[in-house]
Amino acid sequence: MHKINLPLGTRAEFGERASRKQVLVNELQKSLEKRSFMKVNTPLLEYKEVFANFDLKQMRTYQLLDRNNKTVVLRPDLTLPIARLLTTTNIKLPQKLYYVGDLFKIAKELSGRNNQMTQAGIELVGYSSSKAELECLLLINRISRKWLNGRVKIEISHACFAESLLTNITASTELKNRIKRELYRKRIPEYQRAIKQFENTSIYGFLQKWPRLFGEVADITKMLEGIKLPTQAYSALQETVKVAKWIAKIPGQKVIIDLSTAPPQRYYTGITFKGFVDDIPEYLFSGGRYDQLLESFQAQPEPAVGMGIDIDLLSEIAELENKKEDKNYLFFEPDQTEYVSEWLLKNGNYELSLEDDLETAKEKAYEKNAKLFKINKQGEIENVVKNSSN
Ligand SMILES: N[C@@H](Cc1c[nH]c[nH+]1)C(=O)O
Repeated sequence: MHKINLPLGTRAEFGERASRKQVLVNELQKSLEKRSFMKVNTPLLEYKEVFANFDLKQMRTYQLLDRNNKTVVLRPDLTLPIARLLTTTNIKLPQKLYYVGDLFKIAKELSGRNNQMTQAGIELVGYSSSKAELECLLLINRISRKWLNGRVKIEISHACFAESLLTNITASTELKNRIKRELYRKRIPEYQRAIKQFENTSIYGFLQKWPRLFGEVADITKMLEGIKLPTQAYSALQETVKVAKWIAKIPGQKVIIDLSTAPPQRYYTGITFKGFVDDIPEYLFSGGRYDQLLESFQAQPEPAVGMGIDIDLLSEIAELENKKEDKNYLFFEPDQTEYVSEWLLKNGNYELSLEDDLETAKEKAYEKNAKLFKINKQGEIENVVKNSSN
């Protein structure tokens, strides 16, 4: 028979990879449930319009036609479907939500990336206080301490900083976009050319430093000493500094501010953040405030903050406790099912031995370092001691 391979960019998961993922997801869910987060599942398929404003960053969506020839897509993001859901149901707000699920983005060929990814995340909808940002950042810190030896570095930024600053100095959308583009790509000579026309204005000192506006709170404050920023950009900066200072108070938590980076998504309207580990270029965590998103689905605007967690990456690098539990095998005869069913119901740590005969069961148990039990004629459980001669 000829073998059929998987489509490009997909993979099957089994054994250790699959079970590590499951352990992480279980633990995360447990801790979120305890803190009254409400689980949300949305379908894998949505109408294309849901993602109209989603920045796919040179990737594409899988598109299909439904029965009425309407285009549906495999979701490339989980926040937009949740926003859609909130505007079409009467879930009471404020609400703390969480999700775990797969998303799909077609990466460039030969990029080596998977097109299907598992993401967990939280959405705090209806909360205007910066405490909602803190809730996300504290979760990042907990995950970092629990599974990553505290190695996660948090980068904080503000989605409105660049736009509000540039709006203050030029009315040209084209010029604003050009400056942002070169700044975000760190193409310094091109950036210098783009800002040249502001050479004789008071903002020029700032514009020159902008690509380097990246560092710890103290570095940023120092770099900006004596610089006067337009009011809105200044308040975005103040907010970023405020949140970064709160996070820096957590012992061992590294925080940097980056005001020269692009917001991770178009829907963010306030503080944004990412979490990285060591030199891995992909981020593990990404999120921020998105106060206008519900409005874009024809509902009231609602203050909201959320973040996503890359479960594939997390499960690759997490240091999970190796819980070595004692293995107990239960040997039985098929006509003893009444005892077997009782026993298994009450004793979660017994595994059925599926060997045909007791001798093979003993060997198997020995091989796996497990204790072997059997059910005797009276329906009682007894330990099978391996013959010393074997
Ligand atoms: N959906 C975002 C993460 C997020 C969740 N909530 C808000 N933001 C992402 O994929 O990057």
